[in-house]
Amino acid sequence: MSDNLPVFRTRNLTRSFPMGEVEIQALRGVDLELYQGEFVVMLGASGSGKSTLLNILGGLDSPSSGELHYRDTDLSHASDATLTRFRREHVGFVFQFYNLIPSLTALENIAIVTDIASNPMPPAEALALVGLEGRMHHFPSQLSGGEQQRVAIARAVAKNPKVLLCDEPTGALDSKTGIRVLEVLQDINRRLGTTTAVITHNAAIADMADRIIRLTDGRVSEVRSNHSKRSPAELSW
Ligand SMILES: Nc1ncnc2c1ncn2[C@@H]1O[C@H](COP(=O)(O)OP(=O)(O)OP(=O)(O)O)[C@@H](O)[C@H]1O
Repeated sequence: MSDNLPVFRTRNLTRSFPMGEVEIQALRGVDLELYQGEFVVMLGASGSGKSTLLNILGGLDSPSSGELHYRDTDLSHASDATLTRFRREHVGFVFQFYNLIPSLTALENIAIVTDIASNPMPPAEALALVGLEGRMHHFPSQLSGGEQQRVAIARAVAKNPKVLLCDEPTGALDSKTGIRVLEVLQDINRRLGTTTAVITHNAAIADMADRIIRLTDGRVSEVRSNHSKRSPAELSW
């Protein structure tokens, strides 16, 4: 739950991509706060700027102009080295495709992250968090899609990040498996207090969020607190 400390704050954030003669304006002035411990769902049409925003919040990309603060740190003009350190220390990412290394077991996929983290949990503990303690020595090809995504979530949270940023985490999964993955994300959010932002095309998922943020044409068009939260098990699509 939110305790009203902003973790991220953006002001008039823009991102444009030069493409030959033209510039694509992916973000056109985003003003946004994300609060400590909250679970936010980001909705918006294809091309509205969701991934661009998430990538900037997570330090994978930089804004063209505007302000970006992570707690007391001004990341608006951060160097690549600063962003790399920021990501390593504070941010876990989960993507639609799990990006596990095929030649490593579930446990080893997590260990490559925890080996370089400053305050990690043991890889086996991370797998237990996502309910996969029985699959530690399986290779990705021996796991279902939902299980692979749970390994990817375990990998993202094993370094004890303050923030978990998820871009279409259920996009490649059937609804039953997607709901299981959402349960894991919610459980981690509650147990560890990890500020969690989830991008989705699936409006049903918004029902489990503390707040829903909608992007339209590179701007925040709606921010809504959800007063009748549902558990993932109650969602259907
Ligand atoms: N690296 C890039 N180079 C050029 N244009 C880009 C780049 N990344 C994003 N864009 C453009 O910026 C706009 C916003 O893209 P973005 O991926 O953020 O949207 P999105 O809301 O996440 O879309 P989707 O739901 O389809 O994933 C799009 O018009 C996209 O084509």
